Amino acid sequence: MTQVIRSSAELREKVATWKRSGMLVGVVPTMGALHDGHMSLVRAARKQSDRVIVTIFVNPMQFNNPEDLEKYPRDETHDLALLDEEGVDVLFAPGVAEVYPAGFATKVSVSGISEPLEGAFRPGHFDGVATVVTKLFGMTQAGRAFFGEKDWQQLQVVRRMVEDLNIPIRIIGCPTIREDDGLAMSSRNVRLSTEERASAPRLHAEMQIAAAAIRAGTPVAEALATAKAALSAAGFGPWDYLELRNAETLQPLDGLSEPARMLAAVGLGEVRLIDNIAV
Ligand SMILES: Nc1ncnc2c1ncn2[C@@H]1O[C@H](COP(=O)(O)OP(=O)(O)OP(=O)(O)O)[C@@H](O)[C@H]1O
Ligand SMILES: CC(C)(CO)[C@@H](O)C(=O)[O-]
Ligand code: BAL
Repeated sequence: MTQVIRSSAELREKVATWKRSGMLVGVVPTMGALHDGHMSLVRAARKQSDRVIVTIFVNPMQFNNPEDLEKYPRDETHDLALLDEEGVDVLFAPGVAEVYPAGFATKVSVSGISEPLEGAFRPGHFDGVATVVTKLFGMTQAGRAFFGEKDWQQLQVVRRMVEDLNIPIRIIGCPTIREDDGLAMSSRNVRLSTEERASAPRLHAEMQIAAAAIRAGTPVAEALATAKAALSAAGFGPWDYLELRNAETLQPLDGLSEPARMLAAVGLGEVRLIDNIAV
């Protein structure tokens, strides 16, 4: 049975008993409303660790939009059943006061890589992510942490932070899990209307077409503009970005001389979709 723990003191005791017997602890940080994307991280953690902790915490500090925070899907009973089926040892689901008690005053801020793309359109978002992830690493004392490539920039921010702060944990990136029609799984997808859900896979499809065109020699700006126009005509918008960037540093690229990643964020109805692919 998956044990639910809400206090960091209790979690620390549990982890200490595991570590005394030499076990390797893996953690999968999430905000809940679990889907197959999350479960792929859980399966990777199960394979590569002796004990697995999944954390569920809808972190207010990383939301820059109160409505998004309020509407974020939450279903702990369903999540717990999924984790139990997958043999997860502990669900750590602290309340806000446990993570941010009165007097809390520290912020972890990763400059450079946090600034463009998501950082530019969600000001303060990555400070919230970096702060809570640092806390979750401290609270779980895990040796490995599993993150999805769906949040590509987040993964690069966390890698930078762990290296810069000498946090003794190995970060493992896991591939994006998609619906059969190509839409990247995301908790926010449940907020798409039937019609929007039907056009949502176009994002990934047009990104793939643009990537193929770039590989075949079409100028980057032209390939991206074609994709944007096709998606805007299909009802996507407003646009935050559709760009080709260096996969690791996220610096702008206008060709394929370096490992490249195409990253997108765009509205569809009330939902903001993000996606990224290797080029
Ligand atoms: N489709 C997916 N494939 C692989 N990993 C994923 C996928 N979706 C989310 N993840 C990963 O799961 C972890 C927790 O993400 P989170 O709880 O924010 O879920 P989410 O579905 O990304 O939600 P949302 O995008 O609505 O915030 C992150 O490391 C994230 O990258
Ligand atoms: C890593 C994370 C759990 C931190 O709140 C969140 O940003 C997410 O779910 O990707
Ligand atoms: N999946 C990244 C967390 C967020 O959107 O706030």
